[in-house]
Amino acid sequence: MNRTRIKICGLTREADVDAAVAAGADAIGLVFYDKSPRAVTVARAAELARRLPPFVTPVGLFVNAQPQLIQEAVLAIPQLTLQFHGDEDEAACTRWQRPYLRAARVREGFDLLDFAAQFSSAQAILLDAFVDGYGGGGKVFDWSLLPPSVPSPVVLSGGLSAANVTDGVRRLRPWAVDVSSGVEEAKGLKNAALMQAFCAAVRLADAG
Ligand SMILES: O=C(O)c1ccccc1N[C@@H]1O[C@H](COP(=O)(O)O)[C@@H](O)[C@H]1O
Repeated sequence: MNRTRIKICGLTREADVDAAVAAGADAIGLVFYDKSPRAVTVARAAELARRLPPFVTPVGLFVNAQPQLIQEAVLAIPQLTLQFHGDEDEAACTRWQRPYLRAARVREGFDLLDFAAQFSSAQAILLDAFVDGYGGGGKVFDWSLLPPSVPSPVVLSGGLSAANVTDGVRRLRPWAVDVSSGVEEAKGLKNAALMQAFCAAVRLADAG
């Protein structure tokens, strides 16, 4: 059975980290983008990351960040994987010598194969909907814009929730899924029951 990895993004509270881990998250996202309602400081992110058990990965999300901020984050959180969600080129992504995800903002005309070729050093391409403000908008993109067989590995995101993730995983068979808005009770505040339901819906797709 394929086991789709699960990332839950935009955590700001200890209780949400614990609940995400209990629900079965493989990774948690820490947003270092000061225009986001989910933004955390490096010090706060390091506190949250210290709660993680082995084999659950903290992922730092950056949008056109100053190098100084990324430097501080990778120093403070040794196991941090990076997620670039802005207009960063490949050189900006690779200079930290850390595993990274490169987000693509999908809309009409998007060419996944071309994008993946530009970021061949990425661990995975993360597919999000094109929204004003770069991401985390809870918007689903048109999955039919993707090629019938997506090159592995991709992370499916953009407006996912327990209501649609089973269908998304069955249709696209991504390596992983990433959710933020769909498991929140308010911006930046996750809900334990919604995270449980989301993870269960992913496992339902994995089962058949
Ligand atoms: O979470 C944010 O505030 C955010 C800000 C800027 C760029 C990306 C952001 N989040 C990422 O957006 C996608 C989709 O999120 P959603 O489930 O549609 O809310 C996800 O990868 C988040 O990590």
